[in-house]
Amino acid sequence: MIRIKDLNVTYKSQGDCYAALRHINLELSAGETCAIIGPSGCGKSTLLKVLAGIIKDFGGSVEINGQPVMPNKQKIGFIPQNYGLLPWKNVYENIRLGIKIKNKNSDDKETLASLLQQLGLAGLESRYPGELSGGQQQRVALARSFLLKPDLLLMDEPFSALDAMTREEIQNVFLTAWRKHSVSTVLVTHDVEEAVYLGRKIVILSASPGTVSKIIDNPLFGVDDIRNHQDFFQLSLTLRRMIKEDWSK
Ligand SMILES: Nc1ncnc2c1ncn2[C@@H]1O[C@H](COP(=O)(O)OP(=O)(O)OP(=O)(O)O)[C@@H](O)[C@H]1O
Repeated sequence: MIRIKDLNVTYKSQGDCYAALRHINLELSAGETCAIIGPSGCGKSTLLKVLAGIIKDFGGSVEINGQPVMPNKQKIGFIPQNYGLLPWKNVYENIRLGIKIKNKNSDDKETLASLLQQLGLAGLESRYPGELSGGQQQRVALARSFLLKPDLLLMDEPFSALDAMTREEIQNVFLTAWRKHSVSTVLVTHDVEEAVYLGRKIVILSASPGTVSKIIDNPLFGVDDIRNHQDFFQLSLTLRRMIKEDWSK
């Protein structure tokens, strides 16, 4: 369970204070997925960084399973916008980095091989990030997080660099992994359809400073083959209208 109570984040830059997030209240049950959607600069990445324990200076409280955020004790998988790969480590080493840091004895070679296959990375194991496309780097970052089987998975626009078909495939890889391990997940996206497909809860943030304008319980989450159903198009359309109305305020 994730509980965010009256979260406020202010950045200080060159003597000025800048409000990034205001009065954020949000609860996620264990194993739930939550898609965050909001205009550019409204504080989505800031929210993920608070949950990841990277930003520690904030007002209000943030708890993961009743405890404050403690990245050393909790297994938190974080895929930042720049993928967070180490340029001097190859694909194989980058993928194993998370489990290496968290649990030196764990070496799940079978899962790793299957992830390489599912994410279309087989054959690229010895390449370095600088020798990969943006989409390939993004898939390496996903493989690292999926292999870690975190208690909380945070993804900042995780599928943005992928072409439409690969994006759908990798979204399904995510859902399959999620069904198996029920990892609590918060993902930031600019894509309404992605929010409807992957978010059990959909949170719409207002323009900067970000506040929660709407929380939608998504009845279509997890329904088989939902992308081809009329209900999916209808909900996406409704959401798009809500967002347009909200962001034009
Ligand atoms: N380290 C920082 N110091 C000062 N201001 C910052 C810092 N990081 C972010 N900001 C500002 O805080 C606001 C929120 O930034 P954030 O990156 O969280 O937005 P976002 O919603 O993720 O944006 P985008 O959709 O464009 O990625 C922005 O106005 C940004 O300029």
